[in-house]
Amino acid sequence: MTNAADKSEENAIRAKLAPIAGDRLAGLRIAGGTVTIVLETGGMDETARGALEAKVRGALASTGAQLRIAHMAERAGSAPAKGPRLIAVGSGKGGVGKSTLSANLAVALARKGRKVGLVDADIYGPSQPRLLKAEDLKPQAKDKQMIPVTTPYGVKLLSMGMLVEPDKAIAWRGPMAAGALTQLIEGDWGDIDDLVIDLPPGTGDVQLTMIQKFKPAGALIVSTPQDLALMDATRAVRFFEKAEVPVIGVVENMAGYVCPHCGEASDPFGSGGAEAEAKRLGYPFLGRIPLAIDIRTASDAGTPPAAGEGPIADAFAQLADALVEREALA
Ligand SMILES: Nc1ncnc2c1ncn2[C@@H]1O[C@H](COP(=O)(O)OP(=O)(O)OP(=O)(O)O)[C@@H](O)[C@H]1O
Repeated sequence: MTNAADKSEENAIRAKLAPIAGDRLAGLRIAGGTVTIVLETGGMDETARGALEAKVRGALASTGAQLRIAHMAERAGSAPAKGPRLIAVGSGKGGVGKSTLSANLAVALARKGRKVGLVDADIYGPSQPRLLKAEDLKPQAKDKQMIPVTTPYGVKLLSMGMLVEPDKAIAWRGPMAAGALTQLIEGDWGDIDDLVIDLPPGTGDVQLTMIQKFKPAGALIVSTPQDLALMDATRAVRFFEKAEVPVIGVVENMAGYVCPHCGEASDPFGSGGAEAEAKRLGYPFLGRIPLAIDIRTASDAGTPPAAGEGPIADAFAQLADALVEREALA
């Protein structure tokens, strides 16, 4: 086929697609009998994307051409309404306190006057409803869009745990979890400044889908001081770098144990490891949260320490300051 023939075929296809795809048709290429179409589907949910693709296929069925359809999501609308900044909280592995940190960070940000939402994307153990005393709150839906619950700490919340029983969620395959996560992030968050996302631990499909689709303004990496956790944290840093999500910095959790009886501080997992690692990787070290029995008991009781007073609340407040001050994210 000549170029002129390609051009006229391209024009014919564009004319057919104009009433269906409008400005969502982001690219069209014809080569060797294959027509490649790029659809800009940012801000659309899974069903709407599927319906658009089906219409495009239907409109071109009579051409007999082989079709390849790709979706991309660059439109600003792919972020929640009015575009709060998305802060992803990640870790290379589970159990390092990522959920505890996300909850307390969200509360600390709210105490600074920010309007904050929190997405509990941890399919393997959605714990935010418990951490933020929201277990009895059920989200409503409006036109299939979920309306977050407002926790007693002023933080709005949507959790995977509100969509499915935790023991069932664990059997979800990647695409199902990614679809559910999209539903949470695209909830009706209203006018918020920050949307903190408590990611599932690790660097797998769900995390990848989420960051490719929503391009968070930044990622916070949580690590314990142990070598193994640090290796995993390094992997998480590399993962976000590859996805071009700016790494805001590294937070060390469970750093230094304060004995509840005598007040003596010790370092069961070593000390300063995360700070050294952050430095080595060239990212800010954002602070240290001690290993304290009070954090666990308060968290289990749904009273996040960041909502109280004292050195632990101060540590979370400092972390919130670092995020508020970070101009690049504003
Ligand atoms: N600084 C801390 N001091 C004491 N206990 C802590 C601290 N941080 C977290 N914990 C406790 O450690 C346990 C694991 O924390 P959390 O659920 O936040 O980790 P996680 O990284 O989100 O885990 P997962 O990703 O596997 O769900 C919880 O019981 C929590 O209360």
